[in-house]
Amino acid sequence: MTLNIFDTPDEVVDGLAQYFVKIANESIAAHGKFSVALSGGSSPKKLYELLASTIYADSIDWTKVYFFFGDERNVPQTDSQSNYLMAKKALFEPLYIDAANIYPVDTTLTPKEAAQKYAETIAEFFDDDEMSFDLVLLGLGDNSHTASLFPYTPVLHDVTPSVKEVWLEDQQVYRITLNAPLINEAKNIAFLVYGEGKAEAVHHVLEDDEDIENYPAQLIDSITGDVQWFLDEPAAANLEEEY
Ligand SMILES: O=C1O[C@H](COP(=O)(O)O)[C@@H](O)[C@H](O)[C@H]1O
Repeated sequence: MTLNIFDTPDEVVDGLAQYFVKIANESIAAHGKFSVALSGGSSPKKLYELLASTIYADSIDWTKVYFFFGDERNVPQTDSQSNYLMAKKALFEPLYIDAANIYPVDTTLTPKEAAQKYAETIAEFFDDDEMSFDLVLLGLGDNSHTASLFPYTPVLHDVTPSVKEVWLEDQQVYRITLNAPLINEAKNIAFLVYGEGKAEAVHHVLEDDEDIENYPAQLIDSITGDVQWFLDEPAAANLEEEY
């Protein structure tokens, strides 16, 4: 695990953008393409907009980039809650990404069918190779969830790589998520976390004793690669150790 701590959210996002460009270009040089699972929610929008800006747009051959989603809300792709819609507006449209390079979750299906189909889609993409994304981007909820691995949900106990539907009792909604074993197959994993509202969760996940029911992001631990945390000072404020 590596912690990268910056003063401001803009600096965090720029640090992660540079890391994204580096991993993308190394992956393309090594095996001709770059597969990335995007995070959703509010934090990554700034990252996607920066990658699509004139600062970084020409730094990557986007025709060789294949986009997946680490999690998705069970809503139509036109819904304001859709992770796909956010990425489409912030990243895909500004960069004119070919639809063939984008793998959204099919939310017209039932949640269970959507999850099963997405697992098949990922398996087909990797063909006979391991289902190992070059990069998985993640966020951290203030309740210590990541992707849609929420506290006290059955998916936390999965032991084989897959995609699952997750019922959120308090919100009465389904989400679809890569499970932790699949995320952990990734060659590289990066968390983007900023804002003081995340400080308690960052402390719990990184420094508390293992308690995956309450702090599901503790499940994330790349098997072969590295886990990079990109934090701003307020999000890192409750860390007790020196990093
Ligand atoms: O719901 C979600 O939240 C987490 C954290 O999101 P944020 O809005 O607090 O930054 C994110 O990792 C996940 O992809 C998203 O669907």
